[in-house]
Amino acid sequence: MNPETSLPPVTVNILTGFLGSGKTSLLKRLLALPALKDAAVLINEFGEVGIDHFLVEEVDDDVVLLKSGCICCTIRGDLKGSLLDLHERRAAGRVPPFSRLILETTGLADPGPIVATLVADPVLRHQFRMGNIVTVVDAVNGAENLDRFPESSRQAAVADRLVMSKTDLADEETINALRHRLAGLNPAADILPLDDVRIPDAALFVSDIHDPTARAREVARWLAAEAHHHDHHSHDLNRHGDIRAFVLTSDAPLDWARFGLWLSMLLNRHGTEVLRLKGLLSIQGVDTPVVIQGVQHLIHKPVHLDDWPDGIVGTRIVVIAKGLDPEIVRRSFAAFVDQTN
Ligand SMILES: Nc1nc2c(ncn2[C@@H]2O[C@H](COP(=O)(O)OP(=O)(O)OP(=O)(O)O)[C@@H](O)[C@H]2O)c(=O)[nH]1
Repeated sequence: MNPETSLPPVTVNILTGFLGSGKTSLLKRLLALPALKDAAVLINEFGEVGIDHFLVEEVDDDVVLLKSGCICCTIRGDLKGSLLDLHERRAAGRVPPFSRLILETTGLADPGPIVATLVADPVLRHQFRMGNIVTVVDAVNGAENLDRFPESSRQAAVADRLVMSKTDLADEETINALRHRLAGLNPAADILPLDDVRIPDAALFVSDIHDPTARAREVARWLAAEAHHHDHHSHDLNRHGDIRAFVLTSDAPLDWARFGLWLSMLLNRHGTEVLRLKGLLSIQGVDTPVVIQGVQHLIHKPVHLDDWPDGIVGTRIVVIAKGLDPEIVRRSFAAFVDQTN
């Protein structure tokens, strides 16, 4: 048997955040956790990370083993090449059998194309699968970065978890204002201050949408966060620059084929504007809900939940989009739903 085909796919977590936001500090802290013992880390430069004191053994020119057991490597050439190289080493037993890969991006990266590489590449998609995207936002400079740098907003908008760093250096008012702003920009993400006691166990990376026990809880959380945001804030707070979050709802079950067609058309036309899409679907003829997740024009494989999360019935889709009028999407979705019934 080909050893490569017998290996389960590696979950990839993207760790992103603007320049100097505190990605490496968070990574160092997380790598000390037993839960991340079997993680590999892919970063741009060892120098930037300053992991020297973690380092025990050099496996190869660009791969080291950390004291914690984690594998750490630099991105050599392109991302795809580095991922395939790492996969080959794993399959050949040349590095410990890691099951998770943490990819720390540069501060100016747009995570969208990274996700696209992982999900759309015909070879990589069988060996890797997307886990949570974690974005670090600095409590001191975060608001200004969001104002000035589109990369910063995009990093925040695509996140599954937003970690606020440097809360020890900012006053409460600043922290609350930033939290409020991030909740508007990305209501589907959990926002955690770095000094939150939950962080070491919060499984920032570990509890992801592919984990069956975490799935239902996670979906309920996105939807509750969006509903709360709608109930408590004026519509305009959901709008930052031209990035907005909005929800599409339908109480009547959808026709799966027609919905697929509608979504393909939406993403075909507006794929670059849709930064993130997460939803729970009620499908005709299926009792249990289906979860869909997408980043830009890519939709991950739909996942069936065993039960409806507490208090939620019917289709609820959270869309985070840049430069796209929510009314156009709502109207098109409503027209589609009307035609279904
Ligand atoms: N006081 C305080 N300092 C922090 C915190 N998080 C990070 N820092 C400091 O902020 C600086 C930048 O942190 P890094 O972890 O290197 O940030 P980064 O996002 O990896 O930086 P780049 O890779 O250069 O983009 C360092 O001096 C850290 O010690 C925090 O929560 N509180």
